[in-house]
Amino acid sequence: MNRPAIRVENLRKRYGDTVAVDDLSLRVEQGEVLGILGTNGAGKTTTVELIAGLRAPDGGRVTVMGLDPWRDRAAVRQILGVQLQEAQLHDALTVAELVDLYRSFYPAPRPRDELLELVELTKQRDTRFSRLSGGQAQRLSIALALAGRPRVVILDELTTGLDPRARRRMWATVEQLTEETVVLVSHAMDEVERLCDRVALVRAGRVAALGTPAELVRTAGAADLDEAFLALTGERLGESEEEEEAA
Ligand SMILES: Nc1ncnc2c1ncn2[C@@H]1O[C@H](COP(=O)(O)OP(=O)(O)OP(=O)(O)O)[C@@H](O)[C@H]1O
Repeated sequence: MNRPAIRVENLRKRYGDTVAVDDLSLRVEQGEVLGILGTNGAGKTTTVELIAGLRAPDGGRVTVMGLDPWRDRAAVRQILGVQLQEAQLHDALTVAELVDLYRSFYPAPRPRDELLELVELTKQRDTRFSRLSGGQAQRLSIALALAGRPRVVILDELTTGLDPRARRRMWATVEQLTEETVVLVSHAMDEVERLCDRVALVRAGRVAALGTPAELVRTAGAADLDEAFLALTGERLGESEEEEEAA
């Protein structure tokens, strides 16, 4: 079997008294799209930040294509592209300028026109970042994550807050990433069902179950992935803490 693209073993991270990631283990095979699905606060973002080398773990181990993302940060940055929630970008720069800025970080970047076409922003090339719609800004953040031809791409909550049409366009963009290994953080069941080969159900900083959507449904003896999530994690997806508080 090929070396996995990402190996996470017994990973731990806490913030003060809050345990965000608690003994989390998983493997992502090369070329697959792995979904990380969980309710608010389950530890998804912390997990991908640890995989990306943006934080140091308190315990356990992560490798990305055999490299340690914290110790070998410079090398990992060359093979990993990250799109994080609510990227902060310079408002006054245009789409083309931002794409060129990110391309300048890499020795053999993807051509600018190819990136713009991939995320359907060719017409917005001269539009300033501050004037983009939510969906356009999200698509730009994917283009920036792909600028260096990464072999591994992390996409965090890429469609949260978008309208149905913008979500479908975003999915079409992700479906074009056939060469790359993709980790997709989500709390939307329809999204992971459509895009992911396998899904890790994360609860309280641990992987509660991992498999293809069909395997998870079968294991849980459920009718669909929504029901499987409830059976395997004891939580209902889509009910955020805020929604529960409001109810
Ligand atoms: N920088 C931080 N400082 C303190 N606590 C944090 C920090 N980041 C996250 N946490 C806490 O760690 C836990 C896991 O958060 P994390 O953002 O990883 O979860 P998540 O599954 O990505 O949630 P969401 O879907 O809301 O983004 C939560 O209890 C959160 O409040």
